[in-house]
Amino acid sequence: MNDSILIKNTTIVNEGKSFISDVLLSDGLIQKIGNIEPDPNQKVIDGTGKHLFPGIIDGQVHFRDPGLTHKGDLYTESKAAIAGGVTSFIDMPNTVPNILTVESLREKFEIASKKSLANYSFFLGVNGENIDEVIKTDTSQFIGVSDDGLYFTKKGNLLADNPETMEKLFANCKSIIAIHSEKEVIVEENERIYKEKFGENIPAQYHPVIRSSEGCYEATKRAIELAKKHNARLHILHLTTEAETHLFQNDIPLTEKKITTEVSVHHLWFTNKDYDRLGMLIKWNPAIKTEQDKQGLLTALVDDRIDIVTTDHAPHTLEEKEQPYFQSMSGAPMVQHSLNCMLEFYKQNLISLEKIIEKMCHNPAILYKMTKRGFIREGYYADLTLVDLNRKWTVTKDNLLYKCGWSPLEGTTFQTEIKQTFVNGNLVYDNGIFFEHVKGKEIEFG
Ligand SMILES: O=C1C[C@@H](C(=O)O)NC(=O)N1
Repeated sequence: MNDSILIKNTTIVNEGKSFISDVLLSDGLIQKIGNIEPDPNQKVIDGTGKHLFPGIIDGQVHFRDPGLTHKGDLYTESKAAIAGGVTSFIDMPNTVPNILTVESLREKFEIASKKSLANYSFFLGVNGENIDEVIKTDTSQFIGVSDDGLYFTKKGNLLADNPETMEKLFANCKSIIAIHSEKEVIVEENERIYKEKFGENIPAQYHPVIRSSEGCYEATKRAIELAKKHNARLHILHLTTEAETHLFQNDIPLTEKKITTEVSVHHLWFTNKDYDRLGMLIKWNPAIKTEQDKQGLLTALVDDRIDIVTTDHAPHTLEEKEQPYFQSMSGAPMVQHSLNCMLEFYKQNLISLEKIIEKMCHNPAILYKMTKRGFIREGYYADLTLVDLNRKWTVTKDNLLYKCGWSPLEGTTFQTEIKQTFVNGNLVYDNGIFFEHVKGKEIEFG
């Protein structure tokens, strides 16, 4: 038996089309797509009745390695990702230490090469202190710069609240600038008002009132103005309001866009009505907002004002979540179920399969200029996931792979199941069984 794998008779979903074909994987790559006769030395997987997608590329995760590994690490969370059909991810810099230098970034790559089952890359963080270094840094072989939850004053302000640093960054940075777009001064004023009313025990329902739509809109509008002024390359992370979607264009191809954005799955899935049931478990920053916002985000995703879907996978332990408002940590794990969630929208006729694949596979690869990933094409890395679109199962504690051991989706029944996941031509996940001997690779760009 050689290392090649033949997937027979599967429905390939790729580049706007769905068609039945065979796919041959060997030497890490997709060798051939078409009618292929099996060779006795090959492993053959029957894809009849199943759909083959390019592996999902999640452009925003927090796998907590190094330093916060009691919540999750590059092994546990990449394993959960693989079970969800995710073959590549980009991890955020708010670890311990924060990833603010190329040296600490290289250490993270080193950890990932030993632990990650999926392909990986990392954002370099920017704040008021390292900005001069960042501006000089060649970021062509990792992901630009990010201010996702990176705090640089004692008060915890985001980059969006420091006009001088913002101006300097936008005027000088050649990389993609990815911004967590909320205006902390607005948030802080709201915190003051609701603390006066409720003391420490502000109900979770007030989270979107405190981390308000206005705070998001003002920060996003300002970042876009700055990007236009300096002709900078801006990406707004996890958009949450319908109002903000109108700040983005859909009349130019993604390859030509200077300003892009994303939506995270939980902002498409939950609304403020869910705080009654789930409380602090769905406390995220930016906050889950209204039904109208959720509908607006989905509309903007389908009509191409929003370019990609991410998870912002952000595990915390249950103890860290189940605290009074100010102590309860924001964020929740999502990476194992992002494709299942999106496929539920397909089942409800809200989005096509081809559009889901565009937003979760093709566009992240285009947006970040990844080499030979994100598409089912001959000569590309064989990152693939085989999915049964007609199989019901329910999320329970027993089938979660997160180190934190909980999910806001527990009790949810999905109608689709991820059967197999292939990373660089290797079958890594097969119906609940993992083959972990081969690790993921560093994503290349160019
Ligand atoms: O942007 C972020 C960061 C994340 C985290 O916990 O790291 N949690 C969040 O809710 N939003």
